[in-house]
This record gives sequence, C-alpha cells and structure tokens, in this order.
Amino acid sequence: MTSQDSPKLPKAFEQQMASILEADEYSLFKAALLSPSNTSIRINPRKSSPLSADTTPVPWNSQGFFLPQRPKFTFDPLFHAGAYYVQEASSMFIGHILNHLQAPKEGLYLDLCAAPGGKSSLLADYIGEEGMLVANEVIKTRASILKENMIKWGLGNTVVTNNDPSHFEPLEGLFDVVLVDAPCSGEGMFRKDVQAREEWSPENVKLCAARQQRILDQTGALPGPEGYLIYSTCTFNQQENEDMIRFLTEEFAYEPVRIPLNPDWGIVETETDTEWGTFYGYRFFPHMVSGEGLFITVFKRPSDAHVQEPKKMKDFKHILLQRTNKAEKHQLREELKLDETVDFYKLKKSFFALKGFWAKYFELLATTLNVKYFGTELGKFNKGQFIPTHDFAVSILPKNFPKHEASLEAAHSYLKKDELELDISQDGWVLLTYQHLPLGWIKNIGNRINNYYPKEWRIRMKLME
Ligand SMILES: C[S@@+](CC[C@H](N)C(=O)[O-])C[C@H]1O[C@@H](n2cnc3c(N)ncnc32)[C@H](O)[C@@H]1O
Repeated sequence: MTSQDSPKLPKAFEQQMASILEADEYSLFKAALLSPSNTSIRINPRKSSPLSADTTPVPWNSQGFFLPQRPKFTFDPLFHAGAYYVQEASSMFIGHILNHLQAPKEGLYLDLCAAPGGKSSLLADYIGEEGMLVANEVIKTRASILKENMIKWGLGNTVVTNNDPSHFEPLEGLFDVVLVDAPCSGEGMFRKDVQAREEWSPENVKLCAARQQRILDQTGALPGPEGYLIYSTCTFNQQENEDMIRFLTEEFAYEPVRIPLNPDWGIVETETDTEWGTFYGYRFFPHMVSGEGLFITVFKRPSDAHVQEPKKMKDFKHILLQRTNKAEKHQLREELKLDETVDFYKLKKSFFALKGFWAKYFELLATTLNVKYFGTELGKFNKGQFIPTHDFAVSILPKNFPKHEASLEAAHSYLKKDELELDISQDGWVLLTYQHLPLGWIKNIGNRINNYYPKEWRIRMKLME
C-alpha cells in the first residue's frame, strides 16, 4: 500500500501537531506527510562501488545519497555485497553529530535499540578498525535481522546482543557513546508506513513515553566520564522527546551538547530548560528537510561520572565460547594471512576473529550478555583443510583466495543459489565477486561448481526480464 492509498491522519494527531506548528506551517507539514517519501542510501566506505550519476547528496552526511526513484534493491548484487545500506536520510544526521563531537574512534559504543541496523552500520563505520560496537536488540527475531545486516556490512567490529536494556546494568560506566534510538509512536514514519498511522493514539503515545522512561532509567548510567548519550525517536510529540530530556536530566548528571547546523538543512533546534541548564533537541519536519520525521538530542556525562575498566580475566569461562591456544592462533594467522592485531575465539569448531585490543571488553560482554554474534566468523578446519564461512567472504578482512568476477547474470544465479556454469581454471575455494566486491564462495570440484551462498539468504523473488 502507498501513502496515497490512505490519506487520513488520526484526528487527535492533527490537533497535537496544530498545537506544535503555526497554522500556515501546519498545512505544509500535512501535505508533506501525505506525499511520497524519498529513497536514500548510505554507502559503505570500506566497500567502495560506483554510484550512478543521477544521485543527489544528503546534505549532512557525505556518505548519503538520494536516488531518483526506488529501485528493486533485491536484484542489485551490490546490495547483497553490503556496498550500501538503504537508510532514511534524517537518520544519517548521527554521522554529523559524531564528527562534531569528535567522539573517540578507539571507543566502545552501544546501540541499545539497534534492529534492523541502519544506525549501527553508521556507528560501525565511524569507529572503523579502532573501536568496538555493541549492537543490541531485545526482540529475538529482529536481533537475527540485525546480525545478518552487520555481517553483510562486514566490518568485524561489532558484537550483536539480544538483551533487555535492564541486563546492561552491570556495565555502568563502560561505554564511550550510547545511542538510544527508542521504540516510539512513529509519527515521523506516517508517510512511509500506513500501519503506523493506524496504530497511533494518544494512549499509545503515553505507553511509548512510559517505555522510553524505563529504557532511559536503565541506560542513563552506561556512558563513562565525558561519554555521550544520544537519544532519538522518529516522532514529533513533546512527551516522547523534550519530556525525556527533562526525565533523563532529573535522574542522572548530564551536561548539554549543542550541535552546529547549516540553516539550509531546515533542521529545527529546540531548547529545553532543566536544572542542569538548557538542553538542545533537533527536529526534522518533513516539510522542511529532505527526510522523514526525527527527533535527536545529545547529552554528555560529567568527568567525575562512574567509570568501569574491565580487567583481563585469567580464565575465560563461557558455556559456548573458548579462547584459542597458541597453536590455533598460529595456524589461523598462517592459513588466512591475518596480522598479529587479530585475536581468535572458538565456538564449537568454528573460529571467530576480533581485534585483540578488545578481547577483555568482549569477554566481559560475553559473560554478562546474550551474545548472538561477534567480530567475523571465519570458518573451521576439517581434516587439515580450512572451510571458510560466508561471513568471512563478505567481510573486509584480507582474503588469500583466487577470485572470479561475475557478470550480472551470473551474480543473479549465484544469489538465487542456482547451479552455476562458469569458466574457472582454479580448483577449490574461489571468491565470487561482482564489480570487484565479494558476493560469497564457490568451490570448483572439477566436473561441477558448488554454490555456497547461504540458503536462508537466497533471492526467492523472480527476476524481471
Ligand atoms: C526505532 S527502532 C530501531 C531502529 C534502528 N536503530 C535502526 O536505525 O535501524 C527501535 C527498536 O527498539 C526495539 N524495542 C522494542 N521494545 C523495546 C524495549 N522495551 N527496550 C529496548 N528496545 C526495544 C524494537 O524492536 C526496535 O528494533
């Protein structure tokens, strides 16, 4: 269904917005909310691929681009290679915030409400090789989607967890940046999502605000000294936005942070007076910005806030995970040509890679939270032969394997998990690439080429002629 199929907005919502906006502005706002939304993507800077010429840049994020129309992403092999993320433009403002804060790249970041992973992929880009991100999602099925998206993004700097915010309590003072992109009443998504309009009610706004308070109450002490908490919603009402600034600053010591804006962007700054000073919020209204509705605000912990420094554990006791021994590390480094900065863990027989610097943080997280994924799952040895995973194929780790560049047709066959007819001279594992980006593994066994694309990820839709 498109937004035009159901042009009605809830009456009480209209009244609420009419009290937030001036009368002449309100009609522009309503018209924008009932018009089709833009499509935008954020490119993966570590998997560069050519962009078509007819894109327009997102003003506040140099990796973001508007597309002239919405393509069928499913049929674009680069989408499956993790070359870009389809992300609504307003959300990309977090990149501008991080750049302005000069938040430490070698920091530990938490995205508390992370699925499907748009903002996590942005945080992962920002910290790159140096930092580590915990991308958490409380709903199990959504945590699986988050995991898949972070694997495709391929940076190997993320731990995906499936926990309630209350489970983070033992980790107070551990994080440099915490993002709470809270579940909300979704008013800013009305033009994209008709269901959001149908589910909206003043009672639901109240329920959402109560849930946001609970989440902030459980999260407010997680950033360490001079750490940041970024709170965002995709809704317009005061209860879920400015009232949360008041709540957080009543419960926890925080300092205000002001983010510079270019007036051409059309973003509205709001001021909320509290006992601790004036705090700033940033509102994205669809009639003023090229993007969906969003509210975002930034808080800074004082320098005397509680800090937690994990100690290196003598033993790492976990029901599923094990550290690797010297011989295993040596074997993996030799086989995969990975450098000394990479450390490894073992889950059953499969090996995972993680930057060694983060090992003591990871072990604390793994013994506190329900970890669904971390770093990059590399593969296992079977009778001395290394069997690589798909995750390794699409990761940015160096790969010491032969490559074969696929045509668009061959890439589609591969992604549908069809039988492949390719002219390949090398035997064994071969990395199939499209526009030089890895799509996954194939294996040449002489009379046949085996397709190792993950069954659960295969394209099921019929390709158009
Ligand atoms: C706005 S969405 C997150 C979008 C995501 N940050 C992104 O950019 O792709 C909010 C998320 O919060 C999760 N959620 C729902 N109830 C929650 C709760 N009580 N505590 C924490 N997260 C919750 C939802 O499942 C949803 O994935």
